[in-house]
Parts: sequence; C-alpha cells; structure tokens
Amino acid sequence: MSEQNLTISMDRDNRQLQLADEKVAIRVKDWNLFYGSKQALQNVTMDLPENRVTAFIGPSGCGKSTLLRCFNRMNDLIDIVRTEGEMTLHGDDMYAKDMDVAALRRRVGMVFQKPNPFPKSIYENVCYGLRLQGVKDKQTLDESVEWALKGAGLWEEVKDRLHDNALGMSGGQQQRLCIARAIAIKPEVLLLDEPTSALDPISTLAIEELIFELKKEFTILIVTHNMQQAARVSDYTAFMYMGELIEYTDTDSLFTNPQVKRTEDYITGRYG
Ligand SMILES: Nc1ncnc2c1ncn2[C@@H]1O[C@H](COP(=O)(O)OP(=O)(O)OP(=O)(O)O)[C@@H](O)[C@H]1O
Repeated sequence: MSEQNLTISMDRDNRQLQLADEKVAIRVKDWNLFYGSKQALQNVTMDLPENRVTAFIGPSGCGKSTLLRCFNRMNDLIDIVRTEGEMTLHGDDMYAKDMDVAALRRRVGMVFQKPNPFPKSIYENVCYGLRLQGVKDKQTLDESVEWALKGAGLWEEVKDRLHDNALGMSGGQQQRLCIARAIAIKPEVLLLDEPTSALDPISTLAIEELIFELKKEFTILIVTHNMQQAARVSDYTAFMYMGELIEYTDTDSLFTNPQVKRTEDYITGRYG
C-alpha cells in the first residue's frame, strides 16, 4: 500500500494543493488517450484519494467516461485506443506489460449507467465474481452475499427472496444489486459511471446515501452529469473540458470558489 501524500496538481497554471492527510489510491501522470488519430484525453495528471468519493463532471464528450474506463482498462476492449503516460494503483503500474488485467479488474470494480443484472437469481448475481474465483464453500458464499447485500442497502428488501430472478426487481433495486455484485469481491476502487441516470429520484437518493456509506471501505470514482449530485456525494470534484482536466479540488471549493473561468461558466450553467 502506498503511503504517499496526496498531491492535487494542475500543471497548466502550476497551482498545487497539498492535502497532507490523504493517501493516494490511484496516481495519474501525463495521461493521454487517442481513439485512432483523435485525442480524447490530454495530459491528465491527478492523484485520487483513498476512501473518498471523487466526482468527474464536465460537458458531454469531455472525456469523463473515457478516463473512468482507463482505471480498470476497459478501453483495452476498443481496438483503436492508444494510451500514453503513467497510471498506478496503490503503487502498482496498471499498464505494465505483465499486469494481469483480470486481476486488475478484481481490484477496480465497475457499475454502469443502466443496471445490468444477469438473468439469474439475486443470490447468484451477487456471488458471481466469487464463483469465478473458485469459491465453492456454501457458508462462505452465503456470508459474502449477505455482507454485500447489506453493504448495498438491499438485504432487508430481498433476504426472503434471494433465489428469485433478479430481473423481477425494480430499476433502483437492480442498480443496488449491481453495486452488491461489484463489492462482493471487495475491490479497492469502485467506478460508478452515471449510476443513477436511469433511476427515479427516490432510488437516486438511496444510491447517493449508499455511496456515502461505501466510501468507508472503498475508494469511489463517479462520473455524473448532475452537478447537484456531485456536490451532494463527493469529497473532491474534477472538472473536465475537451479532454483536459481543467480544475480539480475539494468539492466545496470547486462549487463555491472556482479558480478557472471555464469551471465557473460551467457550474453557473453558461454552457454544457
Ligand atoms: N469508442 C469510441 N471510439 C471513438 N471515439 C470515442 C469512443 N468513445 C468515446 N469517443 C469520443 O471521445 C470523446 C470523449 O467521450 P466520453 O464518452 O469519454 O465523454 P463523456 O464526457 O463521458 O461524455 P458523456 O457525458 O456524453 O457521456 C468524445 O469526443 C467521444 O466522441
């Protein structure tokens, strides 16, 4: 585990903030990403703190999801993608030639915009990753399913119907199930890509409350279109524009006292 202090840096104007009490989960240095000849991320440098929620905001197409997908190498699945720069997870080079990508994805779990449970029982959805890892012991599986469903705030609602098909649940329940499935294998980092955009306000509130609880155990990185949501759930916020990290600081400062005009224009609704 890295004991490095967190440095939030913005090279463009040489402004640096030191948050001495934070530990770094992911360190990104001079990161570039190209889709073919089109550059989608430009010289992104940032440290992402452990056991905190960091939100990525910015107008459509600014590269939020592309950057999030770099953290578990999901972009490897796209042939035309090329990357440059450094990315480490607790000190380990995530893009090293000998990095086992499946192992990396166990350390960095992901939840997508639309809930995507498997057409299996609630129980089997949650223990899917553990079974893949070869866990067979029923008591271990039972305990993990209960732990993950409690962690995802779903246990009381489903404990009497664990063997029902997950597709019979509401959208909000399905998304919490996907969170339970992701945390069941105890990743270090949880990536949430607009996790509430397909949900109603009540389910959204449940997920936001959950995020607050989950950061006690996991480092959480969330992409959201919704600035109020970023302000409500995150400790730090990164504002991106056209593939660049424009401003990155604690959420209160970013929303109340942005240092860059482009950030101010965005959060005050002048564009986006
Ligand atoms: N698979 C792909 N192939 C080519 N270009 C892509 C691909 N995925 C994304 N892009 C381009 O990369 C840029 C960044 O897209 P990305 O989806 O990361 O932005 P975003 O900020 O998450 O947008 P949104 O908020 O609309 O989801 C856009 O110009 C997009 O068109």
